[in-house]
Amino acid sequence: MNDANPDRDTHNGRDVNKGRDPIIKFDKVVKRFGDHVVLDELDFEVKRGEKVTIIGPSGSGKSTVLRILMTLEEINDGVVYVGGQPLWHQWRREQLIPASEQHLRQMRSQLGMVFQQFNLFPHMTVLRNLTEAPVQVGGVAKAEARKRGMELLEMVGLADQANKYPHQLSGGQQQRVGIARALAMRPKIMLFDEPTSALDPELVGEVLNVIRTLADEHDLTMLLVTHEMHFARQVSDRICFFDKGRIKEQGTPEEIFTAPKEERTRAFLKAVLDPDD
Ligand SMILES: Nc1ncnc2c1ncn2[C@@H]1O[C@H](COP(=O)(O)OP(=O)(O)OP(=O)(O)O)[C@@H](O)[C@H]1O
Repeated sequence: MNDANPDRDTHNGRDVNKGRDPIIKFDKVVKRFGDHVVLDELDFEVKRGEKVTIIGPSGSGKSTVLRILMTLEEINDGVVYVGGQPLWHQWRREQLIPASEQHLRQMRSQLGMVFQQFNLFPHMTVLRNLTEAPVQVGGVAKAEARKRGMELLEMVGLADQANKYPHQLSGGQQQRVGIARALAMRPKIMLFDEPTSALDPELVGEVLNVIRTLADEHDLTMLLVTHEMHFARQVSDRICFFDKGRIKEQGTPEEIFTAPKEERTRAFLKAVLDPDD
């Protein structure tokens, strides 16, 4: 299946697609590193409120998609749209021209990203990690940012750790702070780049639980890259299998995990789900 049916009903109990425009759209996007083509005229869409997981072999371009959206990587060709606006371009006299720094900053503020390595500020308390960007970049009053920060810490179950420093927390707790921090700027879209792969196995569950709650209780758009297939199956409305910088196959978790159509998808899933076979 190459395109999600826009009138599909529900998945995981959520009405995800009905009548909604794509909030993310990659239109024939090319990304190269030197001669290495990482995204090969990629067409890809995520609808407003949809939870989409990208899976695929190492090097297939999964993280690059997230990094492009976060404006951490430029594109070589094509157009990326966020909320209907070009991300890496601006309109001038009906022509697309390269985006200004100001445009990039404004577009970026619609997205929050959770990184594999947490990326917390080590010299700031947990609460300050959450208030810094809203106060310094978003112009939010300190008291308001602290109130919102405490609400987010409450949500990820860490309100009692507000005055600690990151190194005093476990990896799982640090990543829960990472999630709260990404939410602090009130993004419309949350990106997760292998959020549990740097964690000891016993700490994975607490982080996945927080992400699952976010997915179930909020109308956020979520785009995830994860190797946790069981989790991907539970949390996603749609799974995209990437291979060599393109979408090889996409569909509901049921379609992808129980009846993949492409041989490449079958082989990949077999390798990750039954590694000892
Ligand atoms: N800054 C860079 N310079 C050169 N090559 C890069 C750079 N970033 C990524 N690449 C290459 O681009 C390809 C795609 O990388 P990407 O991180 O998107 O893959 P991925 O599908 O997320 O893989 P993994 O599952 O291993 O994280 C890889 O071959 C990688 O080596």
